[in-house]
Amino acid sequence: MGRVSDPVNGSGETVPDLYTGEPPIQSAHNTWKAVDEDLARALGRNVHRAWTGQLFIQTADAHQVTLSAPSAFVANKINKHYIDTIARLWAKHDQVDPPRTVSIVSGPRQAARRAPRLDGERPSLVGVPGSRQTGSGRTAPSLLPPVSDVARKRFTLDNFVVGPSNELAFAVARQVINNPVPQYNPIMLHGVNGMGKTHILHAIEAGVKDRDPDRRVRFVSAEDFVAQFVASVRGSGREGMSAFKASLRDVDLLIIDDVHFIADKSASQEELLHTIISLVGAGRQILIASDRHPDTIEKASDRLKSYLSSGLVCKIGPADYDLRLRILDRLIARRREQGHETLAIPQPARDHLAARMNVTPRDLEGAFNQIVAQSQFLGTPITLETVQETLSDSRYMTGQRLTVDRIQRTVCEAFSISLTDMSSKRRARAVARPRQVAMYLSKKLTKRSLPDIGRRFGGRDHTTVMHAVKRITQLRGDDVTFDAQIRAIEETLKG
Ligand SMILES: Nc1ncnc2c1ncn2[C@@H]1O[C@H](COP(=O)(O)OP(=O)(O)OP(=O)(O)O)[C@@H](O)[C@H]1O
Repeated sequence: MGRVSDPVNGSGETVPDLYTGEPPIQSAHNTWKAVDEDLARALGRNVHRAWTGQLFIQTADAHQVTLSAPSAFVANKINKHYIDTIARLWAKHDQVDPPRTVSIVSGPRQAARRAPRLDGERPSLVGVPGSRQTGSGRTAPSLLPPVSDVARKRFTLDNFVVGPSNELAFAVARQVINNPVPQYNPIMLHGVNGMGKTHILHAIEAGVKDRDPDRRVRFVSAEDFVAQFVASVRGSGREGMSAFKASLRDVDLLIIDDVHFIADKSASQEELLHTIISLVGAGRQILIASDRHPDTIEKASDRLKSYLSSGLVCKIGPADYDLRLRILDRLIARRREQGHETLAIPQPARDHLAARMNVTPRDLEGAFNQIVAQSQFLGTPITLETVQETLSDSRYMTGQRLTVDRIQRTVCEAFSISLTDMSSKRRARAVARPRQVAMYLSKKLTKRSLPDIGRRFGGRDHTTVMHAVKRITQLRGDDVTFDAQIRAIEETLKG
């Protein structure tokens, strides 16, 4: 396990996390403990011991955590190969909302001390949600339930705001909760990151358990599925494998999140396929989420794709302005319930937030947290001007996230082709036309030059991109149906 360093935040900051009420360094240690365990599973104990297991927490504040490696060599290796996994796991476990960003640096190891005890020597947390008074009169954070319980309480159907883009998913969730006999099986939920898939899945899990405690529910991320599968293949012989299979199949409802993660792992894919076949055959519900339509999960076998699409495929689309506004209202209400009763965001500031943050509910939440934190810590009111100032930070600017890659993925999803087709030499109309659409949109919606765009489509010449732009412009003028289709894609991209 990774070591813990001096529990004092490097910057001396002792501002508590808004969400957990814990000082940043303490919650960073708690999060790291869970991440560290997952890392060992995901990467294998040997790799973990050799690299990521050497990391220790150097500094942490409400927004960022710095992990330190004992040498530049180890830090480089981790930054090159394992940073994505660490960031993903950190986002999964962090009790701070939105999750803090993680960076890896190298530095001399500090004397490894234990994280501070929960019962004393803590900075004052007066007025922070989740804090409590100790017998000595000192304020200490409440003993929090494990993060998964926190998530479960938060990700309920009551907290899910419904609009045209997610009403089907919401209806499906209620149907699964209320009806133990599968109507559609498997159910596949897809939508780009941050749209609320995990929220719905947790809500279903909690809803089913509440309604019928005897219904056996298992929630597993695809990452854990792979880790447990690999461990059972490597480690514990036939018994281990049977236990693994039983843990997934002796259930009434199996929920698997982020299934695209499995795509390039052929043995895990095969196991997933058999799990689906077995559960569907036994009349048990299986619910799967992915960031893309099953047909566009690259490297997934045709058989797996066809099984994933064989029940109900349900998309969560981008939230429109009205939905974003209502999500914002829900966030404000939740904060007030958590004890921040004086929280006030004037309507023009709300409108501005909802109008500008047309990316995903997660981005909206991130901006909201940032604005509230700033106002709380600086003791200043939230106004249209402070919101405008925060949103002028490039991270929150609309359109900055419109990358060629995102355009390609969205177009692939719209036309049900694979991402590799975007750069392939295939000239069949079914592939060439979407490719031209993606080139056209890249030119129209990003600041990339024609040669640059061409390079991102399998090294094509700028004249090919020019031709695509002309062709699609012409087709939009000639064919209203095609024009409407492109407009819909643009709207998806702009939110
Ligand atoms: N309709 C909604 N109402 C309220 N909150 C929402 C809604 N949609 C998303 N959110 C919130 O946005 C955040 C991101 O949602 P979630 O993690 O479920 O996205 P996701 O689609 O699973 O993303 P990823 O693919 O990255 O895992 C969560 O905090 C969730 O509660």
